[in-house]
Amino acid sequence: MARLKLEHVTKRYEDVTAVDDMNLDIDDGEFVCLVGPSGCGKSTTMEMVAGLTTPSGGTVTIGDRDVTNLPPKDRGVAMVFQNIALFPHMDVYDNISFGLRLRDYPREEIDRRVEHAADIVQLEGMLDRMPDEMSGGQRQRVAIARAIVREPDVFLMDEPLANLDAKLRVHMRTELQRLHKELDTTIIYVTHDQAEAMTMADRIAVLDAGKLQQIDPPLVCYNEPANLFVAGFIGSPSMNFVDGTVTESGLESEYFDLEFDHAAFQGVGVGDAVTIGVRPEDVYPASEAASLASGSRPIEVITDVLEPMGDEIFTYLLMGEGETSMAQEAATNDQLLMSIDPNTDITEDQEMDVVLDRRNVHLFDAASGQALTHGIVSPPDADGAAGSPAETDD
Ligand SMILES: Nc1ncnc2c1ncn2[C@@H]1O[C@H](COP(=O)(O)OP(=O)(O)OP(=O)(O)O)[C@@H](O)[C@H]1O
Repeated sequence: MARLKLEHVTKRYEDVTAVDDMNLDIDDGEFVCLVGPSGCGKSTTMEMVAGLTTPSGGTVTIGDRDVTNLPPKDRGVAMVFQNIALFPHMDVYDNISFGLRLRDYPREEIDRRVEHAADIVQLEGMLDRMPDEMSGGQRQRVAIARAIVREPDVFLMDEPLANLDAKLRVHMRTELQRLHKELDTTIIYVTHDQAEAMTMADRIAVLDAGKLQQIDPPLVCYNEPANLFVAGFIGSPSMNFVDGTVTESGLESEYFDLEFDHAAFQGVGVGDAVTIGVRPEDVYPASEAASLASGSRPIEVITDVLEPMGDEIFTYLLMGEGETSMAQEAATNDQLLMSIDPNTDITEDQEMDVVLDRRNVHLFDAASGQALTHGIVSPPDADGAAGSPAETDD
């Protein structure tokens, strides 16, 4: 295992900058997930670490070695890809040991490593099976074992579970966490699956258009997104975003106001255009969360589409003359998405008042998209004491 550093790493392809001045400092034994929309540069980043693509600029360091110009085989990294390419005519033992045999490792050493790897991925007893006698999950474990026997300093995994069905993915997720714990090795893992990133990663690196937007533990990315991009990307369904303006008494938007002392936040001034961000689980029916309503006029809404999900109901709320938009799309200025308890008595086309949990209301600079604050405190209460965060009713 080893520390991995990318310093000012850039990759240009003619008119595309696939990776733009990337700085990453990944600790020994850390599990980092790279996430971001299609084409944001995740695979290119991995390829530059693996040595499959040469950076246009910057340096890649593994441990204390500058590997920027080393061939893949000398870097001490092993990759596991989405498309498992096992040799169909070889049994599991031969598949796992292929790379070692190619390098003429002594037989006893090969046996020792294969047994150890098979033990870790729980394939003992299956070493003489052929690939077509195994399930998709078992084949993926063979691919992982093939990486383990190389005893790499760094594992690179590019959507290794993408081709597996939903149930198997969840199972393999647990296996990978166990693997990480046992090997105590550095893992860089690309995924499109937020649940994978949230549950497995020590830190999530969020990329957009080749640029690193934020690298932080999963809950920090979720609760304290650095900017509008991260706020909209992390979390499903997405955060609600509403345009607003800072006023003397707080902020106003087309359909609601929130009172707060803007002087409490650096970089926020009267007249500033802001984007108000609030997650669906921080929107409550006013009747259920009376204490949250203090200091803010309830928002009058009409319920639109309801999506019962089993453990919650996603409820699309129209503010003012809001028009129905596609369900699951990020909410617009006229629409709020609320996630509520499945036992709540609610119907479509119902008029109701909702309130926001201001402790979890985010403000972003509308122009730059940078976060200004996460959570806005209550206004002074009747006694003039500084307000403390409101208590929820639940
Ligand atoms: N060999 C190449 N030649 C030209 N452009 C490339 C090449 N490889 C990647 N790109 C471009 O670089 C950008 C980043 O691609 P990359 O494959 O790293 O994205 P990604 O985040 O892994 O995407 P996905 O999630 O779809 O796999 C894209 O715009 C892509 O079209």
